[in-house]
Amino acid sequence: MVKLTAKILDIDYRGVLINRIDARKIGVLDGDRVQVINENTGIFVQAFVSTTEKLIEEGSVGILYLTNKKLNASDGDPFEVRFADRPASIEYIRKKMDGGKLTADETKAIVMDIVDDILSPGEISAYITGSYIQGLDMDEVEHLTRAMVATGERLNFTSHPIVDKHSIGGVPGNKISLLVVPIIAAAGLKIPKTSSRAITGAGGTADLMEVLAPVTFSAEEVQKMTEKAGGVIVWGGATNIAPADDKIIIYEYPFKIDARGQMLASVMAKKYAAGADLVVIDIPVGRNAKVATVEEGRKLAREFIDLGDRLGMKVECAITYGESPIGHAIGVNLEVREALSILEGSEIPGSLLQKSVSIAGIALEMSGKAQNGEGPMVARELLKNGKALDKMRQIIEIQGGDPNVKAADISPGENSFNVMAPENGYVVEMNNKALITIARSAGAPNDRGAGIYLHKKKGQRVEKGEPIFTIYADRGWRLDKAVETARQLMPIIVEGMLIDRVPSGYWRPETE
Ligand SMILES: O=P(O)(O)OC[C@H]1O[C@H](OP(=O)(O)O)[C@H](O)[C@@H]1O
Ligand SMILES: O=c1cc[nH]c(=O)[nH]1
Repeated sequence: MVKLTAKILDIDYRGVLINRIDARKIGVLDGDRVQVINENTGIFVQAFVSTTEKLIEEGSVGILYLTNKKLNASDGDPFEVRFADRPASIEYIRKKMDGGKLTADETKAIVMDIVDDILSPGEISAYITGSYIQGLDMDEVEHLTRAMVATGERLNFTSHPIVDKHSIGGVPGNKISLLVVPIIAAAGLKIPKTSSRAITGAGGTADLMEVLAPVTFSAEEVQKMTEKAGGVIVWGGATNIAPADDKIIIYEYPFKIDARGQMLASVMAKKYAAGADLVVIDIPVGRNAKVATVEEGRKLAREFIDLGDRLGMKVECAITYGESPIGHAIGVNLEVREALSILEGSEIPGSLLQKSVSIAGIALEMSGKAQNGEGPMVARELLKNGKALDKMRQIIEIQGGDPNVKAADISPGENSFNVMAPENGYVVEMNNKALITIARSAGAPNDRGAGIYLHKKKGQRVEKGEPIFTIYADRGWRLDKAVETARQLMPIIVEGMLIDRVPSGYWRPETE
């Protein structure tokens, strides 16, 4: 153990920086863990060590911004720094990697260490990979869900029912929450909607809503805003509602994976912690979606319902068409513009309108706001009479955005490229995964203007030379990259089109 003086570093990451001489005295190398204890306040955390010769002088400890969020220390505070052992959760992660079944206590230890930043990115990735490959059974999924809820805050509404919806994602252009939430709230129900950012896609609901208003709130603020406006659309990662969720998702994002057990827990932990009684889950099914067949979709639906039963929530699942994108727009600004246009009264695109009223309709029927079979009609009426738009404006305003924003105010990126039909024919194939890869190449979801606008959908006729889709990007070099990706992936196939030409290679015509 050594005594060091704090130097707060404005680096948006976790850990501590220690001079190599002090590191030797403590007995740690780069990547080891130390316990750092603020002698003024008694607050302590575990942190990863990086060593330096010059950046931090002997006698000081550099504390990175995210680690200091917990310590709340100031420059000059006296610290005790000592070697820390590897946490037991690493052994449990190893157990999962070897195919073992995790108990409730083991799962809780892993989740606590994720939340407290005790596990490194590599260790969290190992946990995700182990669960992805070995799977979690329903008991393990329940343990994970409960642990994710127990390590954060919960909303506690005095009046019920609390309604919620969630999509498992995996289908591009799935901006329906921007419609479903205001429809449900306009019916007089409460819906405290927390969403993730993109996981496998080109824009999650939290990314989309952020175009219209801030999405970063405390759990207490989420509850207060919901009580006033009937609904909110916020980023779960900022709320301290199931705080492990986002810390897991950031390691899934680069691989575009969503491990089944973690997905069930991620979705249901957010619903449970938000105090939901009635939940609708959207399960898009399609060859390039997260769930490939209707049969698999039904199996997942039964798991969501079972998990809901275990936690005391009534869950209904909608198996939805996930073979092609929802609507025409993929990517943050393009999707927000499309969703707002439906709230403003447009009936196009029909797939977006249809899906939104179907999902909202299930929630309205579950809560008794519509007779059985009439939910979609009631939802459509709330769109037609402008009540859903008014409610959305109220939600935007209460979250601190401009309630007068219109679809026409939101523009895609200024760099664009039209991909033309190579032949006359019908669009016979749309590859969701390829479309997402192209949109991400263009900069989505971080660059809000990046994305794809589909002029034609599956089954539609297209003439040679007509644009099938347009790629948008905020930066020129991103557009070039996305166009190159599109050339390689060919996400849309028109009937009769030449997909590839394979040269003969070695064969030569025989000559005399
Ligand atoms: O990026 P992929 O994996 O497609 O999906 C992730 C999206 O799906 C869910 O949508 P919602 O919150 O129900 O609207 C998540 O919250 C997230 O926004
Ligand atoms: O919120 C979500 C949605 C899909 N998958 C997840 O893991 N979490």
